[in-house]
Amino acid sequence: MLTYPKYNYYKLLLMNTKAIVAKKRYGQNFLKDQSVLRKIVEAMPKNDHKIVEIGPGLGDLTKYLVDVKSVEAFEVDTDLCKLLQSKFKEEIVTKRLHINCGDVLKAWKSELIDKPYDLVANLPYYIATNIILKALADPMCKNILVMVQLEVAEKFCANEGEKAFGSLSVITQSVGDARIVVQVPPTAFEPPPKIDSAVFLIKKNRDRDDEDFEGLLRVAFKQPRKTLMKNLSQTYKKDALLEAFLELSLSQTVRPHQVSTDYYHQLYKKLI
Ligand SMILES: C[S@@+](CC[C@H](N)C(=O)[O-])C[C@H]1O[C@@H](n2cnc3c(N)ncnc32)[C@H](O)[C@@H]1O
Repeated sequence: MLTYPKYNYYKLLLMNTKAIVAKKRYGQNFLKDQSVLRKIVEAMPKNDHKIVEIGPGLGDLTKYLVDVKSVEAFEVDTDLCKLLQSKFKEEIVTKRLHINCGDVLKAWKSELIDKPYDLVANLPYYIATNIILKALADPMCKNILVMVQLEVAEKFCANEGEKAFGSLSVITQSVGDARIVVQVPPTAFEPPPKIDSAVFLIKKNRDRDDEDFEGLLRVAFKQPRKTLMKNLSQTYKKDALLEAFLELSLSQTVRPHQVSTDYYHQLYKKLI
């Protein structure tokens, strides 16, 4: 089994005779468990959208994806780009796969590509939350099926009243429905990460029209153990808050995780 290294590198992965170094700085934990790979493909929403894969790595998931859809891939590691270009020669020629070599965050304007797409990926964990938030805000992204660390997946999928319920859950519920597809142990990867992971699916089915809703959520969840009233009163006028809470029959002692997404939207409309 491959293990974490002393340096900035994992142990070498030998691809034929060419040595590929797995780089920790790019969050490279390669998913090797075929049953998990198959579960990801089975959970893909049935539609004619393109697939965007961020971080194809050694191409294990890509191999499954190009069998069912055409794929637009973004990979930052130039060594892996070269490897993928040689491994998927035929798919590239027949236009089932296009590889963009570079940092996906630099390529991402408000839309990542100009066609409707589903994001399917085993994400680099160090930027996973940032990528998912961008995908949630991208009007061309229709569904998100990604592997991240379990704790992060739980935050995106939590319901009101649950411990993990926070601004990520509210932002997600504002545009769609989320569920965990499968929990994945470290042994499914090479090298194994230190934490458990999970694949989750967000089906986007609603549009957002509230520009600074995230601003309200940042304030609302700033100190999760304090009351919602206390958090919001750091930014909003007390009179306006008292009136809004009264109109919505919200208790002044309610904590941020106990308030539903719908109430957050109603509060937002009353406070802007
Ligand atoms: C967790 S690995 C997943 C690899 C492969 N998909 C798999 O399942 O085995 C994350 C991948 O994302 C790539 N990556 C990291 N940062 C990136 C970035 N900013 N833009 C594009 N790809 C990135 C890494 O090089 C790596 O290939």
